[in-house]
Amino acid sequence: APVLSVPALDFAAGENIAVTGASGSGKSTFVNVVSGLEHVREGQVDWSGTDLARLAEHRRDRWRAAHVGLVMQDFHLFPGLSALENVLLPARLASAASAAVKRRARDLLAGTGLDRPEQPVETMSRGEMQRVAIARALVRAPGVVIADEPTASLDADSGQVIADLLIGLSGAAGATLIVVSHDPALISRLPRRITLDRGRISHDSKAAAI
Ligand SMILES: Nc1ncnc2c1ncn2[C@@H]1O[C@H](COP(=O)(O)OP(=O)(O)OP(=O)(O)O)[C@@H](O)[C@H]1O
Repeated sequence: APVLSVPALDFAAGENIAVTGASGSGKSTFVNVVSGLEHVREGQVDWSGTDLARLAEHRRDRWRAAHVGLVMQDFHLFPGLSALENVLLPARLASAASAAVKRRARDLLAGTGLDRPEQPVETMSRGEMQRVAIARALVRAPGVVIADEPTASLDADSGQVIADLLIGLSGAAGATLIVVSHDPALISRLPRRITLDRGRISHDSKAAAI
């Protein structure tokens, strides 16, 4: 059986979605497929007319860098670089660190409540590291923000800050927000909930409401 089998699924622009499911249900595969990290064997992954299934890997990578902000459980920050440098690094690698992006990086960091953009990330708390990761995810104003267990390694207070920032900053940017999570406090704040079970969608609150 395929790891993931989804006959049809649509997201509205700007929608906020929680994806839940037991360990091994396919959540990571789902994240990898919708973000273009992993290729689908059959079907389409269509984002506003761009079908990721038809793009070669290097074009998928370029598309993802421009259109998807990723926030992972373990932050994926670069030690030795400051908060600001971490926020700007992916844009720099894509030759997209314009003056506007640099301004936006500072504004986003300030918006997360971090007041020392020059602080090396390895000296930060886990909650602060995740704020940097959120600022980085949003710096190129992506159409979609995808977070994989963004609060899993944080205490409840930090988790709430991260939920506020993810939802608030994605909403302000008009981005669609997809969050894979087991965290009831975070899930309860996302209006649409999708449950995966053995690679299939076993529940979709939107479909259920129709
Ligand atoms: N490339 C692959 N080839 C074969 N099996 C795979 C592959 N990728 C994932 N799987 C299997 O598919 C199932 C779903 O994996 P996936 O990592 O998406 O689950 P998950 O819901 O994210 O789990 P967890 O919450 O434990 O991380 C697992 O049983 C996994 O072993």
